[in-house]
Amino acid sequence: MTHCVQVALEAPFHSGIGHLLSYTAEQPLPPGTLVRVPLGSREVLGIVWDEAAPDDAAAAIDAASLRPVAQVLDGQAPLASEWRRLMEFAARYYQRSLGEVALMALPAALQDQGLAQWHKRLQKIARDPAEPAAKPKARRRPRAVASAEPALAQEAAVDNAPAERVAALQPAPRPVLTAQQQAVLDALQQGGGTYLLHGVTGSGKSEVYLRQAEALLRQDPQAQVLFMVPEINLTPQWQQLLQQRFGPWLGPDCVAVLHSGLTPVQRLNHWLAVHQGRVRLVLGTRMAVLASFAQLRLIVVDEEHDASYKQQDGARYHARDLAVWRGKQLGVPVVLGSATPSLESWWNSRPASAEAPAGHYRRLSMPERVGQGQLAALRMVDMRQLPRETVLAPSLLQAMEERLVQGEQCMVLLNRRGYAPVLCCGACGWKSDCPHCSAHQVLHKADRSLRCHHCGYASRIPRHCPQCGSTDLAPLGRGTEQLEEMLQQALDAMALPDGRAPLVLRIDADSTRHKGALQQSLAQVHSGAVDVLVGTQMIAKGHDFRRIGLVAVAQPDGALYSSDFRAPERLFALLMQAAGRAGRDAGYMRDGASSPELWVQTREPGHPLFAALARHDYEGFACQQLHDRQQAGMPPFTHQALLRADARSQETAQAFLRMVQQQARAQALPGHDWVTVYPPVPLGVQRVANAERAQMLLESPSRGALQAFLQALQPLLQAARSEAGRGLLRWLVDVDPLQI
Ligand SMILES: Nc1ncnc2c1ncn2[C@@H]1O[C@H](COP(=O)(O)OP(=O)(O)OP(=O)(O)O)[C@@H](O)[C@H]1O
Ligand SMILES: [Zn+2]
Repeated sequence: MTHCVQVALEAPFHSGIGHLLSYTAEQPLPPGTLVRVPLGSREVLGIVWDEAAPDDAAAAIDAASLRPVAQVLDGQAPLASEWRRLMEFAARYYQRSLGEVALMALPAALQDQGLAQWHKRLQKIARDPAEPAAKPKARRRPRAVASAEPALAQEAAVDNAPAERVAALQPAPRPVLTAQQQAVLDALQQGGGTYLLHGVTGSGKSEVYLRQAEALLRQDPQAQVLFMVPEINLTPQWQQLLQQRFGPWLGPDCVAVLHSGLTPVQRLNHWLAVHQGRVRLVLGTRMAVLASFAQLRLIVVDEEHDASYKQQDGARYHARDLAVWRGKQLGVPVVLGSATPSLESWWNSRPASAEAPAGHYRRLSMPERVGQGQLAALRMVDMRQLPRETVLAPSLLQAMEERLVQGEQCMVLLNRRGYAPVLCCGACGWKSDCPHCSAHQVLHKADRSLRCHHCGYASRIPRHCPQCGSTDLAPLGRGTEQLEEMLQQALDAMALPDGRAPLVLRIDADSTRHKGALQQSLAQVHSGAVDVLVGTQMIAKGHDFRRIGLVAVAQPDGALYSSDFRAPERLFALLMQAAGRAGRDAGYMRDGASSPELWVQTREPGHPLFAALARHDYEGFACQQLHDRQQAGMPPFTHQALLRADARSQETAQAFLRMVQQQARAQALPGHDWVTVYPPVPLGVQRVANAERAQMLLESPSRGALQAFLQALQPLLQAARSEAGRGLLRWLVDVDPLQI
């Protein structure tokens, strides 16, 4: 008998195949089964989805006109209903097609797994279930097999470094919990729900997560725990922590990792290990929230405030928000942790007051550092008192030298990579503009290039001005490369107690591009080989550096003048996080008989943000910001979405948005009474890769109304697109945008 099945395939709304497609199958296929199906002349991966409602048009399709499913990737449990509901929610909420979101959530290597390959993979895992992520053996794979399956050759790299594997088997001593850690753990015993753990930097939030995870893993021998971190660069530290704590009990390969730094085959193996429930600890970046779990019992979102949890292209989902949704659906606890929570989470965890009922998250606090460690004292440098071209104030350099002599480390942050943001001609005023973007090409001295950070366009540094031929070319402004060079020069004359000059190391996206480079650099910092660490915000958060006594922020002022209403929140968090890297080891600081400091160079020393920072007063700052946001009718008191259009010309982009706006008004879309649509404006960086970009802000006090409006807008956008003609390149919707 022939059965009709609904299949989700990778297809964006824009392509017109937004919904499920019907196929026939020889046997009934449970929802969640992976299949390969014909699509046009190709064969693609799909997921059998739940029966459509009987009144759905799809159900009326004549089975004779349908094509059959080509292959069924059987042999393992189908993707669970819980996972399918999550995909449906994410697709609906972020205004994408179900197939696109569901297929994006699967490892890309699944796309080209034929049936034979698939069965071979499953057999291999079945033979060796002790190896959760099915790894090391690949190294000695016979040639014939390796060439039959070329992707597998990379598999060896999935292995943990041997030293880590050995370390994982040495039981790490568990610290005695502090009273506030114990109190938080007691509160977490209440079970399901969303918790906001507000703990100052160095208060030992990680230990709380570990204990909570351990308790759940011991209660339920099948339970799985998901740990999320905002950036790949935080995964090595966490992986080590988890392996040390749980390795002696659960084996050296007890942690699956899910992030974009894995090879396709590694990702597939780790994903399968999680899906099959073979691995009980899962560590990952935002994409991990979309994984399929056998028995998920706890989700930890560390540094929950971090903007990296928001995907910035395709389906623009927020991993923290999906984690909260998923936890709620499963009835399992979600712990959001931060020293500087997002204002959304802070508001959602408010206690009941005269003005508003309590939020639906429970707030838990850890106001003290472990071991009486002090928080960094703020030292402001008024840059108006110094010559304009000053990069680092002499008083700061001197303070750094004093620290270095005592064996402490220093960290200097500058949120701009490269050597200089622009190259200029002194004779004619030419600037290194990117030919494809409304931005400058950044000067990179290390590889002697000019590079656009928006489109990636790179060229060699010219010897002569391309406009007038003059050789009077000079960099303008400073980036981390130049700061590193200057600091090394300034400190070269100095001798440390052991006689050598201080070593300056830079960590940013450029210095860590090669595989393993970041881990190596971080190890150098932890071992004490590095004396001064220079970097972008990449190093400001989450790292448990032990010997840093002084942190300096070179140029924070840009954010004070930004038009983005979230800029102060981001700057405050960055400065608090940066300060949090100093003085983390009270014992170490006491030996040096000094207390940790955060130095900030600014031309606005009177700004209230710095006053709150000096008091370490997150609560005061948050309260003030929330008050301002409420007055101005901004999130979290309203809900926003951006509608963006990219076109050959700014005029086309804006005309498209205006047309949509007019039609939405004319048709009185659902929810329109509650939604304000602002006029289209160009983006801050207007042109990128030859596309002119414009956006339109949609705002509503009601999330439901905004969602209904966006839903109804989809067909209108499709229609308007065909009217807009060739000049329009694409449009996209960003729900709960973080950058406006
Ligand atoms: N109960 C404890 N006794 C002794 N040391 C502890 C205890 N709990 C945590 N620590 C140590 O304190 C240090 C800081 O803890 P942790 O890294 O968890 O801080 P955090 O709250 O996550 O800070 P941040 O927000 O800066 O990431 C770690 O080195 C950790 O090993
Ligand atoms: Zn460019």
